[in-house]
Amino acid sequence: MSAPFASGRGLFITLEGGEGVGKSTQMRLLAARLEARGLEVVATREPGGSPKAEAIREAILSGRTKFLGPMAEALLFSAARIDHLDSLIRPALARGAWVICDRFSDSTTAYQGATGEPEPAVLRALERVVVGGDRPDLTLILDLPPEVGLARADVRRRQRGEVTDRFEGEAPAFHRDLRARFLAIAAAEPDRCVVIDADAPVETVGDRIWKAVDERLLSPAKDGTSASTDEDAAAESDE
Ligand SMILES: Nc1ncnc2c1ncn2[C@@H]1O[C@H](COP(=O)(O)OP(=O)(O)O)[C@@H](O)[C@H]1O
Ligand SMILES: Cc1cn([C@H]2C[C@H](O)[C@@H](COP(=O)(O)OP(=O)(O)O)O2)c(=O)[nH]c1=O
Repeated sequence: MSAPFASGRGLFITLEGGEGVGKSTQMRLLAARLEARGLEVVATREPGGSPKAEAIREAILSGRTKFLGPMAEALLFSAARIDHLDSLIRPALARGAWVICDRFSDSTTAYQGATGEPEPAVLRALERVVVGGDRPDLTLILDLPPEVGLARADVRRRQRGEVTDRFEGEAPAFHRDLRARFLAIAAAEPDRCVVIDADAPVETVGDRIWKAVDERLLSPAKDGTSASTDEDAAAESDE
């Protein structure tokens, strides 16, 4: 099958949500499904995604930059995003690849918003300057009760022998606030965002995501052809 958007700019999809909602798991599944369509897919993550941004990630998530305060940390997330956009995301989109990113600027809005600083107007200004016209074409907000996501993240950490990172250790009220903030972003921008109920087995969540991607990006193909297959229709009717 020919790629639906073989010529021109690729499309930009972001996965967002609180801790342990399943973003990286679903990014792998979505990338495989898109690649099976003959699309070039670049799967990446934030903070990080480029060598310089990964160095900033390590500094922030280890907690070593916490003493700088929330404004400086917001600027560090932004600095990492500038390099990630310039060195990976923009070139990939320009050559026609689809980019899927595990977290992006909505995480700044939600997480730094939840810490209370910097104020929302500053966060919006930062997003305008850093992201400019390269906002995602589709944002999938994976929604899950925070206690379920934190329990999943805990299992993953034990399996990998990792330590709790910067935000997982915040109080339950912080994680509830975070969930509300992601849902508020989705409500404010329904054209860009789709809320995915992530409280289900991996395959079910994957089918929900695929349905959203198909409806928003593949079926209304810009070249006038539908990219749906009988196999996809069967997967959807199983839900
Ligand atoms: N739908 C699901 N049901 C149960 N466990 C899941 C599901 N999706 C992911 N997991 C597991 O939960 C943990 C966190 O998933 P992950 O994809 O790493 O989340 P995130 O990237 O959002 O932090 C992993 O151990 C993963 O295997
Ligand atoms: C991209 C981004 C992430 N974060 C936070 C969210 C996560 O707690 C952490 C990223 O760590 P990560 O281990 O990638 O978390 P997860 O597995 O849940 O995706 O950084 C921000 O606070 N602001 C941001 O702009």
